Amino acid sequence: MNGDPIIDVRDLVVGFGPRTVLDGVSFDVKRGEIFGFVGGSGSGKSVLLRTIIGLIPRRAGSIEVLGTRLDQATDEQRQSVERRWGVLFQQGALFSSLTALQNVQFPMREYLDLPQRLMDEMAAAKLDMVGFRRADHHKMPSELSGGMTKRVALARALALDPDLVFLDEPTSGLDPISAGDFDTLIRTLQRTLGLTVFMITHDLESLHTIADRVGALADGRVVATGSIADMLASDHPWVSTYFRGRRASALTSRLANSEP
Ligand SMILES: Nc1ncnc2c1ncn2[C@@H]1O[C@H](COP(=O)(O)OP(=O)(O)OP(=O)(O)O)[C@@H](O)[C@H]1O
Repeated sequence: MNGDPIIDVRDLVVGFGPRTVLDGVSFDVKRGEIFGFVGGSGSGKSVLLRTIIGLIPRRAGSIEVLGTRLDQATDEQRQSVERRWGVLFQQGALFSSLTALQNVQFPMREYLDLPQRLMDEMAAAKLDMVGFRRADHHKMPSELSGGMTKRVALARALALDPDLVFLDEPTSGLDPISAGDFDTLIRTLQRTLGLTVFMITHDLESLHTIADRVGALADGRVVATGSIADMLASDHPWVSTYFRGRRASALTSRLANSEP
């Protein structure tokens, strides 16, 4: 981890009609880290992710990703940055009329000009990487379990060998064992591929086990950033309730007891 910022967001304001959802959000994500983003339901985490990747317009502030100011970029500059990130949306968001393999190929078709056989091999290799069985490659999304859907969505996010991945609630809807397996997969891929990861989550266990740093969103702003220890020391009411509340204490003692 060499510490230069891969995402740098300053004073970001985003709203819908009269409602301001993000009211001066600032934070950065450093190269090679897993940055976990938390916040109450409806606090604007998904809006933030969607604004960074250009799906929602901002009202003010700057967004720099992979060294490019996206709020000032030409279409061409934006496309060349987009080509270097992958996104796993909440619920996976697979194309329902495409097989698992075809879903992973989708970004390859969009950005690369390669023979079909090569794309078949590349997509199969991505699915292998996320532990998705070859026997299931030609299944339709409706035939996949929640955990399988997340794996295909992750393989699709990795299709173009990105430097950066955005994960929106990667473990939501998974049982605790599958969620733990998925956390391990994210950590392993991040280390082996040298990825930077921006991850929105409600999952305290994910934050404890894989996040290098955490950011907390409340009242339209980032009210705390740092390690879990920094979160535990924060006196912001939402942050302290979340990280020091009853669920958090139960988890902390379970993790402490499971240590070798
Ligand atoms: N396209 C939109 N038009 C109007 N309001 C929107 C739109 N998208 C999001 N919002 C509002 O912005 C607020 C933040 O939504 P967002 O989905 O970012 O919350 P969140 O923090 O991701 O919540 P959760 O943890 O429940 O997924 C909500 O009040 C939501 O209703």
